[in-house]
Amino acid sequence: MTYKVKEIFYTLQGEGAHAGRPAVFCRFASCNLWTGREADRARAICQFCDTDFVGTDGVGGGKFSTADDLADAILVAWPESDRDNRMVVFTGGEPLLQLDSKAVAAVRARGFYVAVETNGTRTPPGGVDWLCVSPKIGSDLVVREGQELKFVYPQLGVDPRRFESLEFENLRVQPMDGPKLEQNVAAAVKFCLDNPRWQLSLQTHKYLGIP
Ligand SMILES: C[S@@+](CC[C@H](N)C(=O)[O-])C[C@H]1O[C@@H](n2cnc3c(N)ncnc32)[C@H](O)[C@@H]1O
Ligand SMILES: Nc1nc2[nH]cc(C(=O)O)c2c(=O)[nH]1
Ligand code: SF4
Ligand SMILES: [Mg+2]
Repeated sequence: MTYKVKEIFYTLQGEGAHAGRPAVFCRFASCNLWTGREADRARAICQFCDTDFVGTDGVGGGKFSTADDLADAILVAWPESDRDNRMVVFTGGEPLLQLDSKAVAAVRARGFYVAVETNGTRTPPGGVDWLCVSPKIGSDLVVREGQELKFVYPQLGVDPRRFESLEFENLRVQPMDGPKLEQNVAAAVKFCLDNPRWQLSLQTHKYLGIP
């Protein structure tokens, strides 16, 4: 298995329940809901993506031919030798097109708490500590349990409460970034105030100007 990785970088988790926590981000190349090319955006299933996940040319990116090679590259990005507090976030692109149990085991063996950001269309391998699922309307959601459900809001008029019957420990709405951000933030705030099971997730890294 060769893992194709766009970039590996160290920053604060910007979103969701772990916002503010230092973590190494491993961004896998490719997604099943968009090619990543602007020319294809309008006919993609997921049209609002804020991320460049094409290729392997980013900081720390590349092709890793074994799980140990990938895990070593993630470990190199961690700033200290102390094993405490290590956290990796596998994202993308869609990480579950590539992340397998060998890669999860390899980072766990290096002391990492393992988080995943996924669109929920593929079944995750075992050993993931924090599974954050962000459903995309128009795709088939197969992951129906996890630690966090983070719904980008609004999406095609769909009521996020449709996900309340699934087995997620935390429910979040995250305003859709783009030309209507301000309006979307206001709508997400109102949604949380009206539905107290739901909390607001902001993309704090964008406000802070960090990766
Ligand atoms: C780039 S995606 C990669 C992981 C995975 N493919 C997914 O969609 O969950 C990382 C996170 O950013 C969110 N996201 C992407 N574009 C966004 C936007 N324009 N506004 C707010 N959140 C966005 C996604 O829903 C997901 O929670
Ligand atoms: N700081 C920071 N936090 C994030 N949380 C999820 C991200 C992602 O792109 O998956 C992300 C990201 O790109 N940067
Ligand atoms: S599913 Fe995730 S990576 Fe794929 S296009 Fe949508 S937000 Fe981007
Ligand atoms: Mg991001």
